Amino acid sequence: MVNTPVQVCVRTRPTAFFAQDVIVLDESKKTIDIKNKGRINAKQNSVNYLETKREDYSFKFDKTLHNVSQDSVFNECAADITQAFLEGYNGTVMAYGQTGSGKTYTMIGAPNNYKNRGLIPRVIQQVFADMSNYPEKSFTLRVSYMEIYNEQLFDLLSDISDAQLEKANSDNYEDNMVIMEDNKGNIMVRGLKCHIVNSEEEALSMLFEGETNRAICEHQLNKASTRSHCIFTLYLEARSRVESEGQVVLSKLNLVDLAGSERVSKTHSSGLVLTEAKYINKSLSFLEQVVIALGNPSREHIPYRQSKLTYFLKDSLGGNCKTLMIANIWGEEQHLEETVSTLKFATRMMRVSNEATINVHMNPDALIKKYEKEIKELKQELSMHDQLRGINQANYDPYTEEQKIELRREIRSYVNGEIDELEIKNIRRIKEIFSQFKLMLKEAASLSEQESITNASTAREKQQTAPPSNFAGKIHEEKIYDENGVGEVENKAGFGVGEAKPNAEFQKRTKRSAVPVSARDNEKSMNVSMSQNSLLETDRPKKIKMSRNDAFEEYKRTEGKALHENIKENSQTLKDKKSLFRIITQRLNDTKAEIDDFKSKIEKKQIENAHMGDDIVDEEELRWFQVIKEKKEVYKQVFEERKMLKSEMDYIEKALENLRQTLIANFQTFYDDNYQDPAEEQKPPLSSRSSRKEVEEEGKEDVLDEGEKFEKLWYNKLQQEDPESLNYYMAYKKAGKAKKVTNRKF
Ligand SMILES: Nc1ncnc2c1ncn2[C@@H]1O[C@H](COP(=O)(O)OP(=O)(O)OP(=O)(O)O)[C@@H](O)[C@H]1O
Repeated sequence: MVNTPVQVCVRTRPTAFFAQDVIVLDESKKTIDIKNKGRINAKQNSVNYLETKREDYSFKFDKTLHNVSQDSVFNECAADITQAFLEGYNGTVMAYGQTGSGKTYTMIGAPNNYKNRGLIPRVIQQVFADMSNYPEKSFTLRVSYMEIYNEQLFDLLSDISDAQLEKANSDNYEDNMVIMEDNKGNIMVRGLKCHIVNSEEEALSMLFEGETNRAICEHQLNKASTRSHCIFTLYLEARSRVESEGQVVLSKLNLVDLAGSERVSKTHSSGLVLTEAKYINKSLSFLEQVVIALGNPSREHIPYRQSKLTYFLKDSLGGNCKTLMIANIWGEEQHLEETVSTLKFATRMMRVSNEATINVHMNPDALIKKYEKEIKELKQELSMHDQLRGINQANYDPYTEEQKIELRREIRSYVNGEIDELEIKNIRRIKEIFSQFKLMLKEAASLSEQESITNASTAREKQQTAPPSNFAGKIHEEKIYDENGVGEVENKAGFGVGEAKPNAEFQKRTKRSAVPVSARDNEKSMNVSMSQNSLLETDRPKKIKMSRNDAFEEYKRTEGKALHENIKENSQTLKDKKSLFRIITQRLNDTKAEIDDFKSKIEKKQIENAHMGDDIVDEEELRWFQVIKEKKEVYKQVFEERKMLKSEMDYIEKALENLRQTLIANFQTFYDDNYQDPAEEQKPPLSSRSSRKEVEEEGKEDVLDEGEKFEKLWYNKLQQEDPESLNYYMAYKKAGKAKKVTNRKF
């Protein structure tokens, strides 16, 4: 773990009116001095001048870049972070400063101008160039592009519908995306799409597409880019091609163009612009609060959750990340106040320290392989031990299907009293007996339940879907095996055990039974002629068509019931705790109000006494002091109680999130095993789709029209003169074309 303070570089926007007498930059010393005192008298009447704070200031930063090229900004500031990102460190580069100071220019650059492209295109270019320097690694790169506007999150790389935009304009807008934190403190955004990019051109296309969407949204929402925070993120997954240890190195690089930091009063905003400015001011002032709190070692609580921006930047500020802030200033005299404010904020930012570490994770597939190998070796060792100790026939492999069927037959005989006991040979057998018992119980319970539900259904339905009416409790009568005794055709084993709920296993069976009997008979007779293994294979229940939503409801009633109940219980507990939390907070506020009340009484009394020349504390005052003391004690206790409750709530919230994720993951497996999405069937098979595309592509003859000829010429020229810029221009062109073709609705 490396302790890395946030790096801060100051960049000036070039201007012919640079206030050189007031702003003195020394690039070698990395300092900026604001010489204000000497000139203030001459500027007494200037509204824009630092009239309230007539002070000189001296600032020192990690770098000061005065009138430098885009190239230098990348090399001086962002190249290291890009390199670290490839090595597995998280990184964040953010541009901060007043409107017009050059934040967007720094991050994105001048549009359609390769030479003046900003940091993001340069980072992308560098990442792809450097990846090829690591032939021993395989990389997967993803990108996302998100905008935070008026505390709402927008995915700039997905289609945003009119309805969404309408909602975004209204008060009851709800984000589809949620900023979340995992148990290691990594921040992620649920609902934000991450797109795999395989080339520099693809990644640049994403950036340009996002930029176009940003402009369209801007127009539709009547907002200015200056009022939103935009975050382009690269996510890298690196695996070793040579070592099979299963390690995956994951890193992300946030490239942030923050909203303008000018003050509301200065912009003279009103209406929507004022609302936006307030949101920005709020989120930037929350950002400032976070930065101040991080700079104070005695502060325990850092108020990250106050705004979406600060929550999103949680792991970039005070977390596992290498962070760089570029403070953009516009060094004209009229912007001096904003310049000083930006430089002050930038200085505070330098006090923030992060702890960056390479993010190594284990690849589950490789881990499984490793464990499988270990298990195999342990089994071999165990059987050697058994042989040495004279224990024969010990087998540690899982039961085969045939062995399971045989065991079931034995269990059934045992339950029906045909044999007195089940032979216990080894742990493996005990375990399998239990597992078969469990299965049989479950099946029987489902059947019993289903029987009571379907009592009123038609006789024909009964014949097809329900087992014989005397089925319950008579295991020996079930027809699990075909005449030849091979293969478990339909898992009908079971006995009546009262009121258990139907489960997925049963659903599979009843739906399958809806296949006409003759068809099933045919199936059966075909199976009999096959080998045992293939018979078992082909006779597995077919997947049922059911929508995900319905299947999820079903899952919550059956297999996922315990988990679902657990979530419900925890949610209820959380709800209760939240109401208690509100009550306690109220109590805390009341106590605080009472203390304040007594304090102001004392103050009043002291003022009165002072007027009368009396500075002796009277009895009443003493009593009030006593009350304040007691109230403070109460306040302290309630405060502690509230704090504990809060941490309990946080814990439950985290646990709930884990439970929800487990529920979803388990459901996914359940769904994949048992169901098929009806909607998927309607899609043409992938192979036919791709072949159609191929045919279409083939159909295009190599005959160029005038426009295409020009493009080809242009392409060839670029390739000869500046080949490195090709990806940039191709992506830019494509983004423009895509917009025209898709005629997207915003
Ligand atoms: N270093 C620079 N060199 C040349 N032009 C620049 C530079 N910095 C800014 N500009 C120009 O200044 C103008 C404003 O810059 P830009 O839009 O990047 O500001 P901003 O801080 O992002 O403003 P906002 O907060 O409104 O988004 C643009 O026309 C941009 O091209």
